[in-house]
Amino acid sequence: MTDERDAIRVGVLGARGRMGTEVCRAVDAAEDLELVAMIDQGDWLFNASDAGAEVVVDFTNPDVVMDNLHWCIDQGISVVVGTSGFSEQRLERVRSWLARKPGVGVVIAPNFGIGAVLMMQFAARAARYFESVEIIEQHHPKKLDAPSGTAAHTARVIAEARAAANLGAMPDATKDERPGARGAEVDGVRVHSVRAAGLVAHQEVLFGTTGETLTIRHDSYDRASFMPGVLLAVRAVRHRPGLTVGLDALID
Ligand SMILES: NC(=O)C1=CN([C@@H]2O[C@H](COP(=O)(O)OP(=O)(O)OC[C@H]3O[C@@H](n4cnc5c(N)ncnc54)[C@H](OP(=O)(O)O)[C@@H]3O)[C@@H](O)[C@H]2O)C=CC1
Ligand SMILES: O=C(O)C1=N[C@H](C(=O)O)C[C@H](O)C1
Repeated sequence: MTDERDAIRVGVLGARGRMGTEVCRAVDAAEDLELVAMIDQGDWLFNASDAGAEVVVDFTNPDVVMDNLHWCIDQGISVVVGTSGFSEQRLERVRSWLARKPGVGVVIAPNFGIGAVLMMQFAARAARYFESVEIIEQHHPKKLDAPSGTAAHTARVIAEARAAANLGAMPDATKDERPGARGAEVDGVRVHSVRAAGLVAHQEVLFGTTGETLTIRHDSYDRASFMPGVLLAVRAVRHRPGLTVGLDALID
């Protein structure tokens, strides 16, 4: 049994949200973790530092996550971030804040589902072999942002793999297009966002070349699917100073 004094003290931001509620439950159930602060809209961030949080988990929204992160890093608190909306410019800002706090770790993961991490890895591996690729992401209708962070990250790793393989533009003769019909272009990859009641979080990556297609699909049917990844990051983040993007380095 873990002595209470050895348990990692964890605060959760967005604690009353869909993910936050699940994270609080998972942290509470883990013997080696202690839930010391549950913070949501309108609550004081200092509740986390006053409670002695060593790690803060953020599942809020893209409009507020940067301020939360900046505050935690300033306080010397390591952070696990699931909130979406991280562009390369945002990641660079986080790196610059961390440069002034060398002991602090931040893990930002576009998706904590182990299957989703593998889907992105498989997509990156397949990318060099196919002329065409498009991403179809499907989510619950309460999601605030489109395309999803997972789709944006997948597009980024596919674009990197295509560039490394010297693949040119994808074939597409479309001349006459209603706005949005061909999806959003993210790093040169078309992303189609579906929102429908009953969905949780789903993504297909559709590759095509002469005479064949390859579809890589991942489905999260329940937010419990994200919890092993979140807890893995909570346990690891204090031992990984600086910024870690994605769970890849942690699951290996
Ligand atoms: N990386 C991953 O694996 C996953 C990432 N996500 C991402 O996590 C984020 C949250 O998703 P979800 O839980 O569905 O969203 P919810 O809207 O259910 O939860 C967000 C919560 O944060 C609260 N909140 C808003 N502003 C603040 C603030 N400044 N401080 C503290 N709390 C605040 C909200 O309050 P109010 O409602 O009053 O605004 C709400 O309770 C999204 O960006 C989503 O894309 C989701 C699932 C998995
Ligand atoms: O809002 C969600 O629900 C999810 N958000 C993340 C994203 O934007 O990719 C992760 C997962 O898809 C669920």
